[in-house]
Amino acid sequence: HHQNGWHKNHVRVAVVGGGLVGSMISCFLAKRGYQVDLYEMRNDPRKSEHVVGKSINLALSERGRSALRSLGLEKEIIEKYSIKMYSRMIHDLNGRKRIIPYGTRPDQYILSVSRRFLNELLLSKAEKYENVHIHFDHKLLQANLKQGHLTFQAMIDNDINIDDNIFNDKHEKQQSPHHPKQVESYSDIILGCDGAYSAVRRHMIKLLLLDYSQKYIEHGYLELCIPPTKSGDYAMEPNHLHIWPRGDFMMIALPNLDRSFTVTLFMQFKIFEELTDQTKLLNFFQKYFPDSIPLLTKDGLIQTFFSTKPSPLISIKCKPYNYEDKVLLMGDAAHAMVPFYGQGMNCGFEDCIVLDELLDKHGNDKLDSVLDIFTEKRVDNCHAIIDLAMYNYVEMRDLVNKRSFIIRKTFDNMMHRLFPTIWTPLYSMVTFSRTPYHRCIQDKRWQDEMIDRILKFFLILFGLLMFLIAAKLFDSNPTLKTRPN
Ligand SMILES: Cc1cc2nc3c(=O)[nH]c(=O)nc-3n(C[C@H](O)[C@H](O)[C@H](O)COP(=O)(O)OP(=O)(O)OC[C@H]3O[C@@H](n4cnc5c(N)ncnc54)[C@H](O)[C@@H]3O)c2cc1C
Ligand SMILES: COc1ccc2c(c1)CN(c1nc(C(=O)N(C)c3cc(Cl)c(F)cc3C(=O)O)c(Cl)s1)C2
Repeated sequence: HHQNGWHKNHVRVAVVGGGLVGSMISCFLAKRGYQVDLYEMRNDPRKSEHVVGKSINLALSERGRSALRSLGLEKEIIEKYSIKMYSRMIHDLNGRKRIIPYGTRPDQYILSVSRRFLNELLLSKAEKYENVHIHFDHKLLQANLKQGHLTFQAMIDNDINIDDNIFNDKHEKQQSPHHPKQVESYSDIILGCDGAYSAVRRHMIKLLLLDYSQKYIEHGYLELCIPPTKSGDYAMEPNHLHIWPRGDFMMIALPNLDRSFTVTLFMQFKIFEELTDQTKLLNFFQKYFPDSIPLLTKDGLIQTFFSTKPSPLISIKCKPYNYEDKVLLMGDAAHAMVPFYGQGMNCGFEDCIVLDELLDKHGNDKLDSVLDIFTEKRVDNCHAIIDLAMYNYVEMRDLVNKRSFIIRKTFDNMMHRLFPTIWTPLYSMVTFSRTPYHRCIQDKRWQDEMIDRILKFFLILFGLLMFLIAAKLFDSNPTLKTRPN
C-alpha cells in the first residue's frame, strides 16, 4: 500500500498525552509517515465550550516559535492569535509603574498565547494526517513497555465505537453509555508526553535504573482575571508582561485576545490558607496589590479566589529520557520545571525540534535508534533550565525589586550595547535564541566572574587612589610628621 508514504514506516508510534508536546510531536512524526496513535485522557477540548475569561495563557518565545515555524504555524500565531509583550511593566507598592524592555531591538518581544488555543491548533493539525489517530478519553492505566503493550481506560460513549486498533475485535460490543472499559494497544515505540505526573515515566522507573528527583516548592499558584473595561477595552497596557513583585510572593498578568488579562498569583500555601474570608482577602490585596483591586473588581477577586484552590508547583529531573529503543519521555514528563522563566512549554517544543533534527541526520526511519542520542543531547540542557528556573524562583523575592537587579539589568544592557557579540544578558540568550541552555549557564558564570573581576579591579584601583592621596597629603603636611613624644 503506497498511499501517502505509509510504505516508508510500518513503525507504529503510540503518543501518550495529547497536551502541547504530545500533539506537536504527533505532527512531526506524521509528516515523516509514521503511524501515530495519540491517546489523551481528557475529552476533545475542541468540543467543550469556551468559558469567557477562563483562558490560561503562556509566554511563547524563540525556542517554541522555532518548532511552530517548522510546522508552518508560527506566522498565523504571531499575526492573529497572540499578543506581543515588548517589556515588563512592574507595579510597585505605591502604584508607580516601571518599564524594563526585553531587548534593545524591536524584534525582541515575547508572545502571550492561549494554552487551549495552541493545544487545539496542534490537535487539528495532527488530525489532518491520515496516519494519525487521536483517541480522546483514553487514560493510560497499565503499560508493558518491553512489549510495547498499553492498556487504557476508555470512556466509551454508547454509539458503536469502531476501534481501529488491529489487536481488538473490529467492533466494540454495544456498551452502556459512559461505561469505563479497557482498550489495549500495541506499538513499536511509545512517547511519554503525559506531563509532570507522567504514567509512562512511572512505568519506566520499574524497568531501568532511572535517576529521578522531584521538588515541590512552598509556593502555589492561583489564576485570577482582569476583565475588559465597561467600554470593552484592555484595563491595562496590553503589550507588557505585568509584574507585581512583593518579595515572598508576586503576581504576573499576561494579556488575552478577548482583552482580558489572566493574572497568576504566586504565594506560599500557608499564606493562601490564612486568607479564609473576604475581609482578610481584601485587606491583603489592599496592603500588597492596591492598584489591582479595581482591575480585578472586588466581586471577581472574591468569587474566583474562593472558588479555586491554589495548585502546586513541582520541579522534576530524571535521566535517561529513553528506555532502549522502545520508550522516550518528552516535555514535562521528562523535565518539569517551576514557571519562573516561562520556558516549560518552550523547552518541550524544543524537544520536538531536537528529535526531528535527529531524524533528519540519522534517517527518517531511525526513530528507534536515535532515542539514546536524544537523551545525550537533551539531559544536560534540560537540567540547566530546570536549575535556572529554580534559581529565578529563589531570586524572585528580589527579582525585580532589589537594587542590584536593576543595576545588573542596566549594566547588562550597557555591556550588550558596548560589546553586543560577547555580552548577551543571560535571560535574552534563554528567551531570544536557541543557545543550548547549559551554554547559557556557562556564559552566566563567565559574566558573573567578569563582573566580579571588573568590580575587584575598580575596588583595588579605588583603594590605591585613596592610598596615594593619603600619602600625598601626608608628605605635604609637616604637622602630620611630628612624633607624639
Ligand atoms: C502557572 C504556570 C505557568 C506557566 N507559564 C509558562 C510560560 O509562560 N511559558 C512556557 O513556555 N511554559 C509555561 N508553563 C509550563 C507549561 O505549561 C508546560 O511546560 C507545558 O504545558 C508542558 O506540556 P506537556 O505537553 O509536556 O504537558 P501537559 O501540557 O501537562 O500535557 C500532558 C497531557 O497528557 C495528558 N495525560 C496525563 N496523564 C495521562 C494518562 N495517564 N493517560 C493519557 N493522557 C494523560 C493530560 O491530560 C495532558 O493533556 C507554565 C506552567 C505553569 C504551571
Ligand atoms: C503564565 O504564568 C507565567 C508565570 C511566570 C512567568 C511567565 C508566565 C512568563 N515568565 C517569563 N519570565 C521571563 C524571564 O526570563 N524572567 C527572568 C522573568 C521571570 C519572572 Cl518570575 C518574572 F516575573 C519576569 C521575568 C522577566 O524577565 O520578564 C521571561 Cl522573558 S517570560 C515567567
